Amino acid sequence: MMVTLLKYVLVIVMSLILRVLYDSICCYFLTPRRIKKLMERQGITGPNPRLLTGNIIDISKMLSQSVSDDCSSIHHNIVPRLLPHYVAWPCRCGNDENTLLQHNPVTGKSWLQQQGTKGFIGRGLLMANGEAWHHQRHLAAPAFTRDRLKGYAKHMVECTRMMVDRLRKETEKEVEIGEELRRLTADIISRTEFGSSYAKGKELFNLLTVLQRLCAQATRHLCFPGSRFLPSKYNREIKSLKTEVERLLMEIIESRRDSIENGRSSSHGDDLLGLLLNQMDRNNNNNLNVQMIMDECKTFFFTGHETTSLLLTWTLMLLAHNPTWQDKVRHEVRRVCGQDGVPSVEQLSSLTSLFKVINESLRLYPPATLLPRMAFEDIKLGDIVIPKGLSIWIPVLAIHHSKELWGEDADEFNPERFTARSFESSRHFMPFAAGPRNCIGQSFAMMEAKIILAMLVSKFSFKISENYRHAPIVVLTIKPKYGVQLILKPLDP
Ligand code: HEM
Repeated sequence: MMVTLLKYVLVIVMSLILRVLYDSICCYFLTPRRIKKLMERQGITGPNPRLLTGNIIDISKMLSQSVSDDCSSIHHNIVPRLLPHYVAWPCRCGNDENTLLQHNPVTGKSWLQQQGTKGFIGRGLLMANGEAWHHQRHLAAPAFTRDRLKGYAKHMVECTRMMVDRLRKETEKEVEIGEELRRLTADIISRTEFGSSYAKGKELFNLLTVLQRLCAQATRHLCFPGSRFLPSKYNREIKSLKTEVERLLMEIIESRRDSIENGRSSSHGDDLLGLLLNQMDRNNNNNLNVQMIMDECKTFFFTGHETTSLLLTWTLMLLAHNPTWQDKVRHEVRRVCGQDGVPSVEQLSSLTSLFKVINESLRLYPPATLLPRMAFEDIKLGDIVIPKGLSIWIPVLAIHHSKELWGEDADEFNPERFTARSFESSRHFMPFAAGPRNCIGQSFAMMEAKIILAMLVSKFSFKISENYRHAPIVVLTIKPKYGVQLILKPLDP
């Protein structure tokens, strides 16, 4: 009996190992080879890939060389620095990136990408595909309606006011504004997501930040099917942080449920978490389970604060470096919102110079430099067939800096270019991606950016500190390697 059982277990283990081996061979060898041949037949060639790692090692080498020094001055010609492989291996890609982004659901996130982020955002909206994505997007959409956004504005103003008051006490001292803004946007998303459970939300987000940093190192750890189950130090660290994050989330969810059961409250609340829990109740727990809610909360934190803080950081750097535009925006904010500089939601659309500056900042320093898309079926793009299984990285940064698309001054800071933008060039402006899978938080982010910048610009004049070193790098998003040091001078009143 025992021997039969052992044989049985052995057969299962062996078939599992064979399955993993087969999947790994397909993933790292057979599929890339097949795709390379298909692309070569269409005249699209590239450097020879290495076994298992493809061109990743060559790209890493080029990158570590190109970012090893700081930029010689504050300039925005950053494509050779951040996408050296794109410059070294120019390809015939055409101008169909936007069209590719419209191809949903036949494109989506690849298995490798999902593996890399699973530890910290699980199966949330950002990484979902197909029907699951469609369902999650539908559930999350009510959180971003115009009326909801109006409700979030008060959190944005409140949190910014606290930061402004604190900074006004540090008269003319050097401030690393990137870190200040990271904390501010994390504060804002904690309040909009978790409202009443804000303190626990903050604790949670500190853990998520560490988890995210750890997962960003995933490219240094070769992934193969089943590799996340290996008891390596890296995997163990991720697992223990993930367990702690989910324990805290569960506590918040349970306490809301208790409030309803004890009759202390009639709904789960009107913050993001409350909205998702109310949806779950309406759906009788069928379609939206607790794990999915937890994954969604983690996704919104990840997608909702770092990108916005980077947009703000680069915009302040650009305004500090271009005092004429700084004055212009300050003048506009005071004219539209009064001396206090706190905009109402209704006033935001009148801040047109500020809007142009934000767009120009998103063009020059798009937080998401590359948009990855995997073809789940053969797709025809113009005269090129994108074969099933091909993973395409849409080089947003390179498109935003293309002289062909934006003119000879493509690497210059010129917000005026957004005054009369033609339809053709707007197709190539994609800081929030495009098509059905664009950024669901785009209006949230733009509202937040306008409120924070309007309040900062009206309360301080600022210039770049001599200690600032211009050295953009990409770690998932475009970051200033040593932060952005500004000298803030409080303005009256
Ligand atoms: C300046 C700020 C922001 C930028 C530049 C930005 C950019 C993007 C981009 C490029 C994508 C597409 C990613 C891809 O498909 O690979 C995306 C997706 C997403 N963003 Fe944002 N984002 C910003 C702010 C926000 C905020 C504030 C939130 C939420 C509060 C948010 C939530 C999301 C979510 C959930 C997705 C996934 C959407 C889907 O796949 O259906 N983002 N964002």
